[in-house]
Parts: sequence; structure tokens; C-alpha cells
Amino acid sequence: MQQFPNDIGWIEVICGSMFSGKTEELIRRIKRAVYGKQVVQVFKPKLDNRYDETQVVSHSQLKLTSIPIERAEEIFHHLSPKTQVVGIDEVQFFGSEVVAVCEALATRGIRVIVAGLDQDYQGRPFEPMPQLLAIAEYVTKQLAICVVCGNPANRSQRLVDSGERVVVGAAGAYEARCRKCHRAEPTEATPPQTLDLFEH
Ligand SMILES: Nc1ncnc2c1ncn2[C@@H]1O[C@H](COP(=O)(O)OP(=O)(O)O)[C@@H](O)[C@H]1O
Ligand SMILES: Cc1cn([C@H]2C[C@H](O)[C@@H](COP(=O)(O)O)O2)c(=O)[nH]c1=O
Ligand SMILES: [Zn+2]
Repeated sequence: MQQFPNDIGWIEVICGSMFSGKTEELIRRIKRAVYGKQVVQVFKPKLDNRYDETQVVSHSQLKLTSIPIERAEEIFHHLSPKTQVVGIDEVQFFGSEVVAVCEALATRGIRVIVAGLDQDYQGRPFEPMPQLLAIAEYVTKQLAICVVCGNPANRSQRLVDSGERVVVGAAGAYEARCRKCHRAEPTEATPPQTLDLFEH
């Protein structure tokens, strides 16, 4: 009989806008799994080389070692038979095949935790997130803070002039905005708050 790492697997989705804390939440869950002596592997798309080639890095500089891959199926080439938890960051950069990969991992008894954008810069559902939300057992929607008005933000405002859906970037290229302040077309950056309460 085939041996599964856990009695049962499942899929957890952490979604939301940019700067909403998806990566921080992924790192928190992975850390807790490691405290629990679970065998963990984390993957990220090679495309996301903003802060580091191999590490998953949050906007607040929390870091986690990961395996960079181009296509979701590569997870099976790297997967150790003992792995109990698989984390995937920036899941929106994988094609629709990541849905079947997550499903297969969960069916094998693996806890799958994926983090990614639910909307693109125009506020449209960012595939494959809608499909992942449909099949997940657990869904967490994170909110950032709108940099224009201070309300909860569920959208990512693009600041660079491009109509391509995929444009890798962080602060300077995007900012968090609520639905009232968000514009589907790229806009200028919101001027920063002049009062600096934090030491650098
Ligand atoms: N407008 C904002 N709202 C909330 N957090 C922000 C904002 N701008 C920067 N941050 C920082 O981003 C961190 C979240 O980073 P991260 O987990 O990488 O987000 P995500 O993966 O959702 O883009 C916050 O803890 C905070 O330090
Ligand atoms: C909205 C939007 C974002 N992106 C890119 C920009 C970043 O590289 C990632 C999101 O990173 P985060 O960890 O959620 O901050 O996605 C994009 O390519 N297209 C978009 O529409
Ligand atoms: Zn706003």
C-alpha cells in the first residue's frame, strides 16, 4: 500500500492585494510547521527575483529558503517522499496547471499552502487564483492599508506605464489602494507621509 506523509492532505489559500501580508502569513505558517517537526518544502516562481533569486522575501524583509521553479510540475521533481507541507508563494505567476498540481499534492496527503494575488492591477480576478479558491479547504483573504485614504485596501495600484498583466515589481511600481481610490489605468505614486515615526 502507498504510504502517505499525513492521514489527510488539504489546500490552504492566502490571497489579497500586494502589501497585504500574504508572504508574512505564509512564512508564519511554515515556521509553525517547522516548530511541529514537519518536513517542509517551499517553492516560488523563478520569475519573482525582486528581492532574491532563491529566498521568499516579504516587503518587511522576512525571509524563507525556497526552491525557484519555472513550471508548477517541477514541484514533483524536487518533492521529497517525506515532505508533509508544501508552500508556494506568488502562485499567480504559475499557469492553470498549478491547480492540478496542488490537487495532486493534497490527494497524496500533503498540506499545501499557497499565497498569491486574487486581483490583477485592473481589479480583475488573477487566474489561477479563482480556481484555487474554489478547491481549497481553507481560505484567508488579507487586506493592506490604502496609501491614499487609510481604509482597508484590496487592490494593487500600478504606477508604471504598462498594459501587460505580468509586470514584476514592488514599492515604486505598485501601491495598495481601496476600491474607491484604485484606478484601472496606471497612475502617479501617492506622495509619501512626511512625518517619519520610525528609525531607519
Ligand atoms: N500599504 C501597506 N499596507 C500594509 N502593509 C504595508 C503597506 N506598505 C508596505 N507594507 C508592508 O508590507 C508588509 C507585508 O508584506 P508581504 O507579506 O510581503 O505582503 P504581500 O506578500 O501581500 O505583498 C507589511 O507588514 C508592511 O510592513
Ligand atoms: C497587481 C499585479 C502585480 N503583479 C506582480 C507584482 C509583484 O511582482 C507580484 C506581487 O507580489 P506581492 O508579493 O503580492 O507583493 O505580482 C503583476 O505582475 N501584475 C499585476 O497585475
Ligand atoms: Zn482609499
